[in-house]
Amino acid sequence: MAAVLRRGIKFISFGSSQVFSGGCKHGKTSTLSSFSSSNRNSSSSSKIKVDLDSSTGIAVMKFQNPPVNSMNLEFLTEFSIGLEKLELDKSCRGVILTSAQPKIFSAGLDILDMYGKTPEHYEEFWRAVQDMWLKLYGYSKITIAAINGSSPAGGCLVSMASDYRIMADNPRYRIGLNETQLGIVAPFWFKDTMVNTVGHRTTELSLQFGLMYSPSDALKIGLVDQLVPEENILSTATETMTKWLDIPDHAREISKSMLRKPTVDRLLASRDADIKNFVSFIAKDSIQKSLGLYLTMLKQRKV
Ligand SMILES: CCCCC/C=C\CCCC/C=C/C(=O)SCCNC(=O)CCNC(=O)[C@H](O)C(C)(C)COP(=O)(O)OP(=O)(O)OC[C@H]1O[C@@H](n2cnc3c(N)ncnc32)[C@H](O)[C@@H]1OP(=O)(O)O
Repeated sequence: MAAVLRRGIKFISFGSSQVFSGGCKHGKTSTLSSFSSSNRNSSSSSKIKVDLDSSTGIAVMKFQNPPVNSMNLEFLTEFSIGLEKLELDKSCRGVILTSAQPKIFSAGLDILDMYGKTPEHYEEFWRAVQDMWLKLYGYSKITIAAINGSSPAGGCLVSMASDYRIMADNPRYRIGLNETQLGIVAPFWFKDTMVNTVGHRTTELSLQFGLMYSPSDALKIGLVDQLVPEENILSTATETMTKWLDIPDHAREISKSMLRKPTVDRLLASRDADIKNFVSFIAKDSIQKSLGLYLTMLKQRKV
């Protein structure tokens, strides 16, 4: 984690905006020592590009972990740290999450981090997955997922953990929690996030079958809020964010917390048990066999 912090997150200015300082809507100045120029200089291996326009208060986090934005340990750590930095930056009021990879928002958790590794690795990995979700689901600022490609499993979790979901209207894209198709099980907090998004009955069917939805079906069940032509996704997300920014921050934030805190607290109360569960589940021979088969099928393009 410290290594990722040292490497830093890439922040780029655009338009007339200042990066990391000044320009806040409320006239406050924001600077963070961790956004020093030396950090920026050494951010070329960054897996997430962050553009913050402090004149509008809108940040864009663009996933750039080719080929498919799978969320490995490094990506997850960088994601959590990037969110944390923006949350501390008073010039940022909302974050748009999107992908720099064509056709893929995120392929979900990196299966290679759950396959053939040591229990210590599984433990570290799962803690990073928890950290990411805890930060995003309980985030004080506005988050909009601009889902510009397929978004299975962990990618769907990130989308659902955002406040609003806009998906590219491309019938080839899919979104959903497909864990059972891999022979694994979405943990209770993935399930809770889905129940909170689409309701209990839809979640029962989705999780058991590992359903992946087309954009139009995702819209029908409320898994996404809006479909737009692919080329308009970022401009729509920015326009939408502007409407969210009209709401006074404190009132929106308290409302969000009222709705989400009980779900966050459930995991906070059982983090260690959840990690233990994950490690013993994922290390089972039968589960490793399932994941191995799924990886083979992925390589053979049969998934
Ligand atoms: C009872 C208590 C339970 C406790 C908890 C227990 C268990 C924990 C559950 C953990 C929850 C898991 C969440 C997840 O997120 S699991 C990951 C699920 N993801 C997927 O199933 C996505 C699989 N990928 C695809 O469907 C496609 O790759 C695609 C994303 C639609 C992109 O398709 P395409 O553009 O055609 O690319 P390729 O298929 O050719 O893929 C390119 C290379 O990327 C590799 N790849 C793809 N996805 C992943 C991944 N998630 N992790 C690692 N690697 C991935 C793929 O193999 C290709 O590699 P290659 O070029 O070397 O062949």
